[in-house]
Amino acid sequence: MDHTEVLKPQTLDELIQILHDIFSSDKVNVEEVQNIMESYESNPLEWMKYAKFDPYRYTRNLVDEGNGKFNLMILCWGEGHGSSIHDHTDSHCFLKILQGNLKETLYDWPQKKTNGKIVKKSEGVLQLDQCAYINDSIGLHRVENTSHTETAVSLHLYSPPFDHCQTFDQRTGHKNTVKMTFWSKFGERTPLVTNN
Ligand SMILES: N[C@@H](CS(=O)O)C(=O)O
Ligand SMILES: [Fe+2]
Repeated sequence: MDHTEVLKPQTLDELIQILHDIFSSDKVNVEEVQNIMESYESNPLEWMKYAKFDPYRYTRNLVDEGNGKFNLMILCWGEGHGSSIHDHTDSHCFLKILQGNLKETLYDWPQKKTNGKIVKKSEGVLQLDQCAYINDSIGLHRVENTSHTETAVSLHLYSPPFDHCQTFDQRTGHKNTVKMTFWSKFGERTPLVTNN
């Protein structure tokens, strides 16, 4: 059923319920997911229990495991925090702003003709409630909170879920596989010993 197209989620819980419905079918309609995520109006009271910051780098906080079909998480970006250039492990990636702004820079994959050097394609600043989308065929990206005074919070949906990605050195194109961890799960700080 495509009723989801016109349904505006009134709360984060409602958004999660709609996402469960959408992803229970095998085909993902990227535009539909993007529209639904965009139409939820961020209400900090609904997500603050997941928003846990670290002074040194952005945190990843698991909100929902989407019946195994997707991972929904809240990322908290302190002033000046950013990710390195990375891919998304053949998954769909939706990124919605819940607070502040984030700069997204898109890059091509490393190419022989540029000696591995990674070429920047475009950049843009994502505003409150906007939802961006990327996958590996679109390219690589880096996300940054460029503000020196404001934190930023974003809601990410990855389908299928993944726990590692590749990061790239812009000048050489050299890549590293990195394991991605959760700072918290379902509002509880992840124990340091298990770390996931
Ligand atoms: N894809 C990154 C966040 S971002 O920079 O898009 C992550 O899941 O940690
Ligand atoms: Fe990303």
